[in-house]
Amino acid sequence: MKYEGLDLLNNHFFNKGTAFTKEERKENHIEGLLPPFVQTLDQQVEQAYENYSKKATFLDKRMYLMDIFNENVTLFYKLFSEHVNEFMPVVYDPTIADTIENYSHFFLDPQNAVYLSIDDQDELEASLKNATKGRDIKLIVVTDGEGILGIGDWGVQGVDISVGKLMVYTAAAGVDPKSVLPVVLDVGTNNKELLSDDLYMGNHHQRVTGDKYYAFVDKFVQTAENLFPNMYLHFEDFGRSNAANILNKYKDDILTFNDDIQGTGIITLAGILGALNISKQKLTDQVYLSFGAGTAGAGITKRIFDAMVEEGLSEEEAKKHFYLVDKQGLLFDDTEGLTPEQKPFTRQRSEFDNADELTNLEAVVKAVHPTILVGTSTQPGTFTEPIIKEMAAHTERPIIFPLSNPTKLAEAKAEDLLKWTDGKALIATGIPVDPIEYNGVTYNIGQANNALVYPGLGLGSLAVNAKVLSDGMINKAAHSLGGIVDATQPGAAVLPPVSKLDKFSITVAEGVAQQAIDEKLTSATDAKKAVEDAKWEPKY
Ligand SMILES: NC(=O)c1ccc[n+]([C@@H]2O[C@H](COP(=O)([O-])OP(=O)(O)OC[C@H]3O[C@@H](n4cnc5c(N)ncnc54)[C@H](O)[C@@H]3O)[C@@H](O)[C@H]2O)c1
Ligand SMILES: O=C(O)C[C@H](O)C(=O)O
Ligand SMILES: [Mn+2]
Repeated sequence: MKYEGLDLLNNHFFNKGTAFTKEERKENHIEGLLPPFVQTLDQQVEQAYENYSKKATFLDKRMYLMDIFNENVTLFYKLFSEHVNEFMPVVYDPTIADTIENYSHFFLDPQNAVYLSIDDQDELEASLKNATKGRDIKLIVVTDGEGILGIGDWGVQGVDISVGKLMVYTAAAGVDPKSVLPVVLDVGTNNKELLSDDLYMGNHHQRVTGDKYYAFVDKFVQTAENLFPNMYLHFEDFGRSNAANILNKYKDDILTFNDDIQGTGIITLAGILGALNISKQKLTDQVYLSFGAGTAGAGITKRIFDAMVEEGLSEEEAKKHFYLVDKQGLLFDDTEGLTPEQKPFTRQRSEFDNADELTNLEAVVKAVHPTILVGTSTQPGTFTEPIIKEMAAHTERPIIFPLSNPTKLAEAKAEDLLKWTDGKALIATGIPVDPIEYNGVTYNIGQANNALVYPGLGLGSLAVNAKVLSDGMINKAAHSLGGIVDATQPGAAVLPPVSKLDKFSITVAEGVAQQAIDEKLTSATDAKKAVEDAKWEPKY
């Protein structure tokens, strides 16, 4: 499609702003609509960064960046790519949590998102077409807003997680921003604060559940698949009772990915492998404790379990290495309210003399002596000093990952974990943490956030047009992050730094693409070339 005049200046995919040359201004009938001096993209970046730096808070900085995105996508991504480390916490988690909580009050621009209402299902197809006119959509991030990070149900306001995740896909892996679509399924909300807010922009009713809900999700999936064949469909922040059901329903037929289950599983396995590389221990010798065994917790557990089986343990042997703790305490086979994903990893009461006392994390840590403790509980401060000291008393290098997001929900602060273990803990957090000085050593803290892997995984799968996302491709992604950190350095991080996100996303993409080729899930033959060809770059 060819745009000119104000239509061109108002189209953020094609707008170059002050970088339109004299000839382009004439040709497109925008002469006189911009100041005469023609800027380069680098000058625009310099100017925008200067303004960005003057904003006082992360929220102000994010809003400023969103204005740039809304005006000029190329400039936004060039700027982002030059300041990845600095911008990640502003564009994405944790600042995105504030914009989601206040979406209806801050509302500025839909940012290319499509809002699909369960009350207007006859408009669904037209809405998808309206949102994408003339664009070839390859990648959708969809949420229903029920389980946003650890902050719960934010209804239609959850759309910002779809917007933010897609921005990271492009900044990290170079997915073409014209080929992506953020989607929110508005099925209502159970958030009382939103329901009683006149300015709330979503459907003012309780969530629709059960068959009606699943039929709506299916209508969306089938319509999107029809309109955009071979797209990569990324599900984000669905509620605990739906996330795994939806993934299981579609994963064998279409190119589908659940970030909270699979993405988090990959990055946590990668972090654990990085930690074991530092401690020189074996995965199959570890005792794993999942605290908060919901969507992410159970997804991670399954991934670590699969890795133990790949390393030679029988399924029966591998299961003995896992303990799940949720609201009920240690999960036993007779515990009420188990989810299907928890059931394979429950224990028997007969294994313990004091089974009835194992109702809290501290008692369980005392009883099972975990060597790995992963928190996805949404409960801040629950990795307390006595618990961590008890854990450290029974293992040389405790692996401790407080992964709950955003910052205010983390199970512990990295600094405290180092202090309580005298620098022995091998740590990764869900949100970025600055390096920590402790006893003369600088500790770099890895960020176990799925953002470190989902961009590469998506680009790799799309580059070769893979039929489905296989376990092999997922496993390959987890093993692609090794070897980047120098494990011999004191205070080395368990994962590579976010500052290298763009580089290692390509490593992940190439590995995943190669795996798809090896598994005959594509007709492509050259993984490296396919990834190179698929990669978009911000330039005029
Ligand atoms: N770092 C990452 O990449 C990443 C990825 C996904 C999720 N997360 C974080 O993990 C957290 C959980 O997300 P989710 O999607 O799995 O949510 P979820 O609701 O599916 O799971 C949370 C689980 O914690 C349990 N829980 C609640 N209170 C508890 C308590 N007091 N003690 C023990 N367990 C308790 C819940 O019963 C539930 O099973 C969120 O904070 C999210 O931000 C991080
Ligand atoms: O969004 C994030 O920062 C990671 C993860 O998907 C989450 O739900 O917390
Ligand atoms: Mn998520």
